[in-house]
Order: sequence, then C-alpha cells, then structure tokens
Amino acid sequence: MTLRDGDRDALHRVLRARRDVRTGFVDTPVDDERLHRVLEAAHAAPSVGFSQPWDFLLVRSPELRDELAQLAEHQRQEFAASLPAARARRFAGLRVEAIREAPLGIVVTCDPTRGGRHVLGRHTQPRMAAHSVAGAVQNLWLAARAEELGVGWVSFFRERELAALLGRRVGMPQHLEVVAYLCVGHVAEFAAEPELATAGWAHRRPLAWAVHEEIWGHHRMDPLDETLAALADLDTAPGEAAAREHLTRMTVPPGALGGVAEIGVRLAGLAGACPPPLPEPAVVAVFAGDHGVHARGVTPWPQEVTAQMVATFLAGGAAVNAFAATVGAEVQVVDVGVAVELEAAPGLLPRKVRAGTRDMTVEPAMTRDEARAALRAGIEAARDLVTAGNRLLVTGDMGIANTTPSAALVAAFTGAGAETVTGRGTGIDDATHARKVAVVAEALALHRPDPADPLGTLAAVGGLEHAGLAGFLLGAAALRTPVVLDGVVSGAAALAAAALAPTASHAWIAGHRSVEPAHTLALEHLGLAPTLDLGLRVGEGTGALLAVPVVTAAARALADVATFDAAGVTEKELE
Ligand SMILES: Cc1cc2ncn([C@H]3O[C@H](COP(=O)(O)O)[C@@H](O)[C@H]3O)c2cc1C
Ligand SMILES: O=C(O)c1cccnc1
Repeated sequence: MTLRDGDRDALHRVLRARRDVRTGFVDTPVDDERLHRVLEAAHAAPSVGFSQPWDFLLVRSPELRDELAQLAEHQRQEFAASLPAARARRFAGLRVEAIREAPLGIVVTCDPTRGGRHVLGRHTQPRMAAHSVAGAVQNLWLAARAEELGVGWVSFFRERELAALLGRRVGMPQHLEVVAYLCVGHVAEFAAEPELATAGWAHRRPLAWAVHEEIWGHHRMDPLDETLAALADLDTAPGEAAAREHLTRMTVPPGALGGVAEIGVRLAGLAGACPPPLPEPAVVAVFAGDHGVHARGVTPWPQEVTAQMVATFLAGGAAVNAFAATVGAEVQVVDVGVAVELEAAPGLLPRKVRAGTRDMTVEPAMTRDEARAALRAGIEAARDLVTAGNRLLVTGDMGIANTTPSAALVAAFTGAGAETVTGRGTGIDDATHARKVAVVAEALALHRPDPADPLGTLAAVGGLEHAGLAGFLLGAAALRTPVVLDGVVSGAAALAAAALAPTASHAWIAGHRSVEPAHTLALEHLGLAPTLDLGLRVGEGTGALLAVPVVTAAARALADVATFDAAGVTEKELE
C-alpha cells in the first residue's frame, strides 16, 4: 500500500486534534458504519507475536452503564479522600468519566492466553500482551477522531471489581484483563487543549525534556544552562508595578498590609499579572542527603537517622507531615544523597547522585560534576512538580550533620567567620559546638571557596541536598513558580542559587527565620524578610509550610479585596 500526498499532514492533524473527552457528549447515536471503521482501525494494530490479544465488548445498555458509573463514582470518592486538601479542591471541579452521557461504551480486553504457549516476544515480557492492546486502543482513538467521534478512557475502576461485574452481567471470562473502558460518542466540540491542562491540573512537558541524546540526561540543551538562560530574561517589573498600583486602590489604609502586600507584589511580579494566580496546590520537596563531615563529631545523632527520618516522612509521621496536612500541602522526598539504598515508595523521588558527600575537612565534599548532577536533579524535580500542576513549591531538608555544610556555605557566600555562622543544629553542647566551629574553619581554610564560583563552592563545602535545593530554586524561578524557603539549609542553598542567577530570588519567599545564626545572615544577604519568626530549628520544611497560608492570603487579597471605587468607600482626605 502506498501513501498519497497529504497523508502525512492529515495524520498529524488527527494526532493533534485527538482529545480525551469527558464532557460534552451528545445523544446522537453512533452509526454502525462509522463504528465498524473505528473497530477495524483498532484491529489493525501491531501486537506481540501477532497474537491480537484484544476483544471489544460494545455496551449500549443504560442499565449496565449506570452500574459501571457507580463503580467509577466510588473510586472517584476514594481518590478524592486520598488527596491533600488543596489538590482535592481542584479535583472537585474535574470530570473523570462520561459513562452515562456517552451513548456507547467499549470495553477493550486482553486475553493473556491468546495464541497459546509459544507467542513470540511474549515469553520474555508477558506484559507485552496488554501493551499490544493499548496500541489497539490508540488506533481506535485516532480513527474515532477522524470520524468526529469523541473517546474518553476511564480508569477509575479497580480492575478485579470491574472484571467481576462484567463477568456477572455479560459473562465476560474471568481470565481476561480489562485494559480499557472507553466512553464513545459524538461531541458538541473537540477542545483545543487537554481538559486537564485547561483546568490547570497538569501541564504539557516540553518534548526536549523527554529526549536524551546518546547519554541519559544529556538533552539538546543542558537543563542548568537552559534554566540560567531563562532566568537571565526574568523580568518581574511589570507585574510588580501592576500590583503596587492595585494596592493603592484596595479598601485598606495605605501600607497597612505590610509584609503581606510585599508577598503579593512578589507573586504578581513572577506571574507577570495582577492578581496573580492562587498559589495552590502546594508541595514541599524534602531534599535528603548524608555528609562525610559527620565523621568529625559535629552532631550527636548517628547518620542512620537520615534514612530513618525519610522513612518516617514517607509513612506520614514526622513534623513535616503534620504541618503539610495543616496547610493542605503534598509531601515529596527527593533522595539526592542518602548514604544507604532506599526502597521505592510513593512520595519518594529516587535521584541519588552519590551515597553521601566526602569529608570536606579532608577533600572537596563533591566533585564539580556531582554538584552539577545534584543541581540538575533539583531542576528536574521542580519541573516535575510544576508540570504536575503545583503552583507553590516549598523547600525542606533532611540530612544529619547538614547544619555544618550550611554554615560553611553561608560563610563562603557572605564572608562571615566560622564562629559567627556556626550554630547548634539539633541542639549540641558547648564542647561539640567548639568542635563544629573548628571543623567549619578548617574546611574554609582548606578550600578557600570563591563565592564567584558557586558550583565550586557547593562542591567544596556543600551537601548534595544543598546542591539539589539550589537547582530546585532555580528551576522553579525559571518556570515563574514561587517557592517558600525553609530554614538554614534552604537559606544556604539559596545563596548558591542566587550566585548562579541573581534574578531567581524574585521567585523566593522566606517562610521563616530559624534560630540558626547562619540563617539570619543568609536572609540578610539575599534581601529577604522572613514571614514568620517562631524560634523553630527543625528543618524538614516545617517553617516554610507554616507560611503557606500567608502566601495564599497575599494572592487572595489582590484578587478579592474590593477597590475604593467598586465598594463605594470614601478615600481619606489629603493631609
Ligand atoms: C530526629 C531528627 C529529625 C529531624 N528533622 C530535621 N532535622 C534536622 O536536623 C539535621 C541537622 O542538624 P545537625 O547538623 O545538628 O545534625 C538535619 O537532618 C535537619 O533536617 C532532624 C534531626 C533529627 C535528629
Ligand atoms: O533551622 C533549621 O533550618 C535547622 C536547624 C537545625 C537542624 N536543621 C535545620
């Protein structure tokens, strides 16, 4: 079969115009000829060993569709209950199925026994049977689009529950896997963008992030270079000016919103618009790593506590979880450098660059390449979390001994001495503190880090979580997404990030001021005013999370507070 002129363009038009449709189905029945062409397209799909493991069950019965819709509704409620509060609010407005509205349902199944024992290619990869069926679904979907039929793939079913119902009601054999339930029908219109993108639930990733050139992680443009280039052009002035002008017209006395107004201005600057979008949902990314300098006795806690606390975060039992639940935020742990292997778990991003740093009093804590890899991991974490629909990022840290490299970084970037920057971390006695000051001084004397070389400084006296956090702060700013900074570890990372790209700090809000002396110095150097000052010295993201409602209120004030004009409130007379 040869292709004709125009086929390529037609194919790409159909590919781009295909939508996953959950809303806007109309009653018009699907005629048999169209349906036949669509099913033929599905049946023409490639399959493992040419096993063609698919079957198509056509469901028109309103009664059966109603029962299926009830199953899906139940799963929807379970999913909603599992979400952090701000995500759940967003989810409440989304449609996930149109089982009753679409006049036709197509159940697409996979028969893992089709073709007998010797299906070529399935002997090594049994999942290939189901993957083949997914290819048939995609063919069906594209052909349906070409026939002006909408398709929505519903997976809000527990697989066994769905199979059991279909077994009872239509005699579906129980050795089959249900790969897809498709809602099919004519639609009022095809949306230009995916419904979930329009709703802001998630965004499309640029193709370049997904393409690796020869070596994993090598993209046509290096993520760090790409981020720094984007930040060079970050102009927040127009949005800031719009917010300042709007503030003068809001029904509050001039200046009375104090620091809250300043946060609003920052958000508007970053968004390039006033009012800025509501900064929710929020997610805290807890960057975790271990430290070679632990061997020098700078903390009374054993190194294992880092991994144990990560397990506690993932189990939901730490301070960060309690505070995140309070403000409705999600918790993600990013392992950039924990000393031991961590088991895969929901909420854990495995991005280990190495198993802990080297002892900075003996040699550089990391190589420059390792520091760069951790920066990249941080940038990519920010990209992931922003494209997943988060509108506010929050920093956190976990790493026994990490207040020591934090002090060294703050000393390097501010010029302050070891005795000024070195605090008591988790709470250490005088003897340990004296040793810690000496260790910081020793590392600084050994490396003489140059603040004009932020990568070298991070590598010499930083931690993997500091480098990861620095990347995260840059990545978020490049995507014009605000970040709330936690304590001294985030502050030290922010100094490195600001040295790499000064404009990035426009995206940052200091969540709180910790009792660590280096944190105060870092905030002063960054020109950031802390939102809260509660005497916290935990890390993990705790202080930053508590500031999230203040940040949200700042955005909401710009959106919701009436102007003198609109409310008919008389303005003050000239003095
Ligand atoms: C149980 C426990 C929970 C923590 N959560 C945060 N950190 C905080 O304390 C550590 C840094 O302090 P230092 O430099 O004195 O070791 C980091 O892990 C930081 O996240 C904790 C520390 C401990 C012991
Ligand atoms: O204030 C902080 O950020 C801090 C203090 C002690 C230990 N870890 C973090």
